[in-house]
Amino acid sequence: MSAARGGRPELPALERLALAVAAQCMTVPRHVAFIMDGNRRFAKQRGQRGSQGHIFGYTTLLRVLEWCMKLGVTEVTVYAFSIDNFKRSEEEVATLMNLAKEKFAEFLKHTELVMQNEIRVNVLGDLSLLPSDLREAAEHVMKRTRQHKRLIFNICFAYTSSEEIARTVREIVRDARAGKLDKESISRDLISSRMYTRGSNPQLVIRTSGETRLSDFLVWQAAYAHLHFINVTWPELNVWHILWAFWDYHVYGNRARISLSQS
Ligand SMILES: CC(C)=CCC/C(C)=C/CC/C(C)=C/COP(=O)(O)OP(=O)(O)O
Repeated sequence: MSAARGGRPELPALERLALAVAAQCMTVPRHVAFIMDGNRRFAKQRGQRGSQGHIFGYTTLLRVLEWCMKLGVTEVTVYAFSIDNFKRSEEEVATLMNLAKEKFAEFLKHTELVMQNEIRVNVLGDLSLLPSDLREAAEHVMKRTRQHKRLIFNICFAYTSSEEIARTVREIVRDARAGKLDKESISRDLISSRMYTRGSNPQLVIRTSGETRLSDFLVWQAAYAHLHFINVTWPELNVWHILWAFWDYHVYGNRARISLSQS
């Protein structure tokens, strides 16, 4: 453990080496998205409350960001709280809201991953659904990290893809009615640029816990993404799972991209 790293342990030498070799030898996706699934199952299997799983899940998230940076990824998007998650128990919703509020503030300490690595944090979703203190914390972290360039870190919170698409359509119709844009100019690129992700699509989407669905996450943006499913819960994810996912993308995702660019 190191105080300079905010208590985060150094990456073991073998992991550092494997990541460095992979970064040199593989076609690395620029933008990777994660569905961090299986937190509650992980906690319950260990006799703990399901909501405790999200605390373990947060530790995995920090590791994943470090691995991605070492691999040369420049944008990471995670599904942290869907609009449907508001239907979960009061205790679980409160745990996730408090965790997010605490971590958004912690991100801004100089020993933390975000500040040390110049990570730009975006919180994407319908922020009007959040309690005002969390919304303010989200807006503050976005403002304070806006100039950071090394990694874009999108946290989808109070997010679903269908809400994002509906919101985008509403905005476009409003602008067309107000004469701010010509109906004929409504194209795939224009719609993409109006999404929360502002035209950036992931090349690789990784979901843990064995489920093989998108669950209303980046449905528009993942149209051509390579999908990789891992049969362990999110807190159990390790660097070797990630390297395997990147290898899968290198071999199969890459092939899809080549055939797309030829068509
Ligand atoms: C500050 C910040 C960005 C925190 C993120 C913390 C984190 C990892 C959130 C994920 C929350 C979530 C609903 C996971 C899905 O697993 P699940 O609860 O559906 O698990 P299950 O499939 O076992 O029920």
